[in-house]
Amino acid sequence: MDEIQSQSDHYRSPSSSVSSPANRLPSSNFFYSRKPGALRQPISFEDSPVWDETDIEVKVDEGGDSINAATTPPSPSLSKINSGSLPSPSLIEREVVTRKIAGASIAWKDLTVTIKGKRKYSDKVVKSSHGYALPGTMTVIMGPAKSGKSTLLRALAGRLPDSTRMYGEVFVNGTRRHMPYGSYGYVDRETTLIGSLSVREFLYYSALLQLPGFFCQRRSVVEDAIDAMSLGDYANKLIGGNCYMRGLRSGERRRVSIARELVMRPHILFIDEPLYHLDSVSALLMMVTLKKLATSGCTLIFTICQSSTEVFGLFDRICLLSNGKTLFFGETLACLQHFSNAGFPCPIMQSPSDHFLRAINTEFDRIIVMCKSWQDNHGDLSSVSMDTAIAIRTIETTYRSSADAAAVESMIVKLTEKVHLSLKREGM
Ligand SMILES: Nc1ncnc2c1ncn2[C@@H]1O[C@H](COP(=O)(O)OP(=O)(O)OP(=O)(O)O)[C@@H](O)[C@H]1O
Repeated sequence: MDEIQSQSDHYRSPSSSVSSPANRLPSSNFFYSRKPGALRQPISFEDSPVWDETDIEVKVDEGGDSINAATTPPSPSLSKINSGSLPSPSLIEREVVTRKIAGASIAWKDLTVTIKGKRKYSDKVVKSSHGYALPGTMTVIMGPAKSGKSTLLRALAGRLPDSTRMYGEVFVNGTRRHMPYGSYGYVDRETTLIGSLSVREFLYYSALLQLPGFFCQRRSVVEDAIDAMSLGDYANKLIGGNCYMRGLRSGERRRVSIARELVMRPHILFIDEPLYHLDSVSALLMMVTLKKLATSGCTLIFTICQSSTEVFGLFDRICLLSNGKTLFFGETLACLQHFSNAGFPCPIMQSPSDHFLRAINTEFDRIIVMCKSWQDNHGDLSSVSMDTAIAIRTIETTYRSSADAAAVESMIVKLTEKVHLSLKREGM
């Protein structure tokens, strides 16, 4: 394997020294040597989010939960970094700074999204949704296909397309302002990566494009992102592979696309289907990595279709959607209790997420009818012995009159009545 690696390095080196985009990069003072008048002012540090001194704790890395930021080693040359000829930073003996991320709270109430249908903006994709997400936690939006998960996520991130309209309110740290550039990250379901670059090069390019500042500063944010997404082992690997070695697997690629957003050190990270196309091991690794990121302070909100029991146990809060309606919002354990109260206890040996989705996905009715004769001979296929439409109504009514719904209301009031720390405006 080492031999293949060195062969591939050898294979890459001639081109990387001559024609690789890395070597066509301008020097690090590029931002200060534009033509007079091309830009009124050079891009300054004010364009990148900065962190209060209080956000940073210095300690030796002991594999803790926070993102680890390397203190800057003597600045190596740009071409060395980009050609991957430097030893991996994990191999460099270094003092480590543990960086806490300043997360932000987000709360939404009566959020409705309509799309342009036959009649103008009449189709409601999200209906009167409410909920919140707190710093240092993972909040998951779950539901069957086409239930409005991605639309809700986009609405919270302020990324709805023009063909939609949003009603209701979204508060970030208690205010209704738009989130400034750089204060949040959004990872789409499918992202495009540059296959001819290594992971480190790719993230470094993203940092160059997104973050003005000195070379060494950009380098440290790249190393933070690599550590946060557990990409250390792949940092010098080509994303798309070459004739000697295969490229990154889908789980690794997904983590690279999340790392690209982390380069901005966002307060809130929105991810559409982080487990899209991942096998169960990659899914668990992804979730453990995201949990680690959340415990460092970042607010994580993502959508998910379904999950294994282990993965489900990592979530803090769940927003369960069916056909745009919120059937439950609250802590994951409380959701189990809620289904039980509504008359749908989760059977032993069944994943909670499978059970929830079984109860609220109308598609199952068709499957049950299709398998009717087979089912008679092989026992009951379904853990819910009720028409799904009726089950949905029961779960929704139970939720509306529950203490969970009242607790969410009062938490939203608490989060919106007091203006908390404002987001860093420097990123605007
Ligand atoms: N911009 C849009 N224009 C037209 N229809 C839209 C638009 N956005 C969403 N929809 C429709 O709204 C419904 C919900 O879509 P959304 O992508 O939010 O669901 P989802 O729960 O994320 O589903 P999936 O997991 O299958 O992607 C779908 O029927 C979709 O076709």
